[in-house]
Amino acid sequence: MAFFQKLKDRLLKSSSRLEEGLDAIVEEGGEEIREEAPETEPSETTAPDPAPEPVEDAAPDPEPVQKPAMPKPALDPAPEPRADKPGLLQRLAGRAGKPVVRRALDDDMLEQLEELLIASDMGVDTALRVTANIAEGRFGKQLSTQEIKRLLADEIARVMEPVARPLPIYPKTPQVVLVVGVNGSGKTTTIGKLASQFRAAGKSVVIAAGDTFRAAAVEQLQIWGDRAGVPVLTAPEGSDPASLAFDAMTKAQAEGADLLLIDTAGRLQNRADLMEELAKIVRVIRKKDPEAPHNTLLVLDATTGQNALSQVETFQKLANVSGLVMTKLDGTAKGGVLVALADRFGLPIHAIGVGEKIDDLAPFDPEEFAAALTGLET
Ligand SMILES: Nc1nc2c(ncn2[C@@H]2O[C@H](COP(=O)(O)OP(=O)(O)OP(=O)(O)O)[C@@H](O)[C@H]2O)c(=O)[nH]1
Repeated sequence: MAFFQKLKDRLLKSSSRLEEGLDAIVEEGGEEIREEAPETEPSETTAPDPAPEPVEDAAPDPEPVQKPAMPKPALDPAPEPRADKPGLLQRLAGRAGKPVVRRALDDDMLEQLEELLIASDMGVDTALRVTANIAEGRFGKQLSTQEIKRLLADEIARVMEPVARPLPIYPKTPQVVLVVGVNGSGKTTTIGKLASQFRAAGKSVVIAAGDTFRAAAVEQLQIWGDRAGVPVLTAPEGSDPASLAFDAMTKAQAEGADLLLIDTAGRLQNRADLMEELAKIVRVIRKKDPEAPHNTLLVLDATTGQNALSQVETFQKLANVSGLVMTKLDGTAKGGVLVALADRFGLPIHAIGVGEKIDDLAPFDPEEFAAALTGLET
């Protein structure tokens, strides 16, 4: 669970934004209820209700029904012991049970929830779908922040589960992985991290520095190659990347390498050129292996938020994207975009980057991600 803690710590900006928002929503229309039992069990936290009112839309819901707290008369001579608000002195003296704020789920609350999710870069469609699923069968129920976090985390994990797929490793070698993405998205860093992990798993790896137009990009890749203990093939500045890819393919085959990772340029300013460049790389490596590239990884920067969605659309037109890596999830408040991506494109998310160090790349785990994003204590 060490990585989970790291992810949680680093996703702090995303989760704290969601967490603060959820707290505010529940507190705004909620009521403080003193509870003896753990708040994760809603059925035990309800004030005793001598005359329960049937909850209209609760029939299809197999979960225990959470009844709305009964409105209390302003001057109640015999207050119910568990639903009253403890006074400050009482609380300071520690005589009161743990107060938990609960709010009945209604249209206003759902609208606020939708807005919060949209603000966390989940996108309008996904936010509406997630909140609709949360609301189903729970209208009128009294929910605490912790319960909403749990419901939200479960929904997010459900959306993400089908896309959480590690990079597949095939028996036929060399497996060619073409890495695409806009400049600065984290391609070089991700290639370095992947190379290091494959090496650690006993695979032999070759890297091709296919962004031949930028000397700095090639230097960076060489540094990462050194760190990972993996050879990096380079070509003179401005030379044809397809020719370098061909040489790298020849070397990888001759050396019996397990994997060939090909970096590419990310200049979206001239899409026609970039498309032609990527197409040429693919044509050339297919002369050596008609099935290559076996994976086309699109690297996306989480800090770009909703822009990541249009990058997927663009790169799907430029190359046959087979999976995603989302970088820079540490230190962004836009982690929700991953949910929108999963919901909209259904492309596998192979890994996530949560830092600049070589081991800061992890397989994508939907439940851990959902818990970290919502700030749910597990
Ligand atoms: N915090 C954080 N920074 C990252 C992560 N991945 C990459 N970076 C940083 O993002 C910056 C750009 O990363 P690169 O790997 O150079 O990106 P690139 O797509 O290869 O960019 P070009 O070389 O310009 O094409 C670097 O400063 C990296 O250290 C991550 O997961 N978290």
